[in-house]
Amino acid sequence: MTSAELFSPTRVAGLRRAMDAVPRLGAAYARDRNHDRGLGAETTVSALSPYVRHRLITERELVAAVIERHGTRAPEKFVQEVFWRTYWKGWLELRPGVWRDYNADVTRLMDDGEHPLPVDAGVRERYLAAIEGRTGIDGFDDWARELVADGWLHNHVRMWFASIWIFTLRLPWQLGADFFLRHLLDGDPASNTLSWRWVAGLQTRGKTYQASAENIARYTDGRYRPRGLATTAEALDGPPPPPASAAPEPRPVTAGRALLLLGEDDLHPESLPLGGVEVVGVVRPERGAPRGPGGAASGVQAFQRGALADAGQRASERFGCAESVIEEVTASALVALANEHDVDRIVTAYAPVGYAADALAAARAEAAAQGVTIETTLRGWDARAWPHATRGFFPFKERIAGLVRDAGIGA
Ligand SMILES: Cc1cc2nc3c(=O)[nH]c(=O)nc-3n(C[C@H](O)[C@H](O)[C@H](O)COP(=O)(O)OP(=O)(O)OC[C@H]3O[C@@H](n4cnc5c(N)ncnc54)[C@H](O)[C@@H]3O)c2cc1C
Repeated sequence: MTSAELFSPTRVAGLRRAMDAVPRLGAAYARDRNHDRGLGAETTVSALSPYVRHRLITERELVAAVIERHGTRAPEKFVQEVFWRTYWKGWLELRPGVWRDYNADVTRLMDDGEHPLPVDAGVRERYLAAIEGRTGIDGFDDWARELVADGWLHNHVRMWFASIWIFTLRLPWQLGADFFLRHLLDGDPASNTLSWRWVAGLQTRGKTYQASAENIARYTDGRYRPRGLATTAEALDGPPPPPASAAPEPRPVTAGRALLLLGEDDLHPESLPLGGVEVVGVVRPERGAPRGPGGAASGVQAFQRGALADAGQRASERFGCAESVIEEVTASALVALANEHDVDRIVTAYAPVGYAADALAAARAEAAAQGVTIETTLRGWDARAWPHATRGFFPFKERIAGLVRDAGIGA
C-alpha cells in the first residue's frame, strides 16, 4: 500500500481512524505500545500522527475523546505521549536557535544539487546504503524502505533506526533527521529534531538511546534480530542547549473584517480562537512548506496539499465565504488578495518554529511595509503548556493533569 492509501489527508479520515483507535488507547495502549506490529488492524498505537501533526485533529479533541471513553487513569500513558508532542513544540519555541543550527548543519553537510547528497564522499556511500535499505542490517533496511513507501514508522522503530544510524553506521544525526523529516507524513520540526538529539545524547546531556538486538527481537515479536550493532553509545559532543526565552503571549485578535490564512501547522480553523473577527475570505497556499533543502518527498507533498485543500473547503463552508488559493505564502500574493477584499488585516494560526513559520515571518514583515497586517492567534492549549517547557519532560509531566483540566476536559 502507498502512503496515499494508508493515510487519506482529510479530517474525516482522521476522525474515522480516531474512532477505531480510541477503544484501544487505555490500558491496552499502556501495555502494548512498545510492540511494533506494523500498520493495520494489529497496530498497538493510534497511527494518528499525520493528522495530529497538521491539526486535522487537535490534541485537545483527541485527549478529550480518550478521557471520555476510559476515564482519567487508564489512558494516562496515551495522554502523556500526546503531551510529549506539546512539550517538544514548546521546548523548541523557547529555543529557536536550535532549529537554526540544525538547518545550518544540514546545509553544511549536504551539497547543493537538485537531490542533495552528503559533501563527504565516505559519508555519501554509507548514507546512500542507509536510505536505500542496503546496509545488510536486519530490520534497518526494511524500516528505511517502509519509511519511503508508507511515510510512517512506529515510535520504537524510529528510536532503533536513529540509534543504529548514529552509533552503528556512524552517520551524522542531522542527515538522519533530514531523511525522516522529508519522508514522514507527520514530519515535525520540533518532535523530529529534538527526538534525534535525544537519541544522540545532545538533548538530555550525556544520556543516549542504545538499540540492542534483544530489545528489537522482543518488540518485533522475533521478526528481527540484527547482528553487529554498536555495543556502546557514547553521547555526541555539542554545545549545551541555549537558555529558554520567553514563551509567546496569547493576544486577542483585533475584531472586524479580515482574511483568514490557513497554514499547514493548524488545519482545524473551525476551532481557532478568532474572537470578533469577521472572516470575509479564506486563503490557503496550494503546497506545504519545504521540509529541508532536498524538499519533501512526493507522498508528503501530496498529504500537505490534500490537507490544506480539505481545511480550505471546511473553512469556506464554516465562514460562508469564498476560498482563494495562492501558490505559496508570499507578501505580494497576500497583499493583492487583501486589496481585492478591501481589508488591511489577515489573521492566521500562530505558526510554531519551522519552515512554515519562517515563510510567514518573511511575508509578514514585507506585507506590513505595504500596509497589510498579519495577526496570529495562539491556541490556549499551546499558550498554557509552552511556558512550562523550560526544563526536562519530567517536571513538565507534573503539569499535565492541570493542563488537561484547564482545557476543560473531564470537567
Ligand atoms: C527519532 C524520532 C523522530 C521522530 N519524529 C517525529 C516527527 O517528525 N513527528 C512526530 O509527530 N513525531 C515524531 N516522533 C515521535 C513519535 O515517534 C511519533 O509521534 C509517533 O510514533 C506517532 O505514532 P502514533 O500516532 O501511532 O503515536 P501514538 O503512540 O498513538 O501517540 C498519539 C500522538 O501523540 C504524539 N506522540 C506520541 N509519541 C510522541 C513522541 N515520542 N514525541 C512527540 N509526540 C508524540 C503524536 O502526535 C501521536 O500521534 C519521533 C520519534 C523519534 C524517536
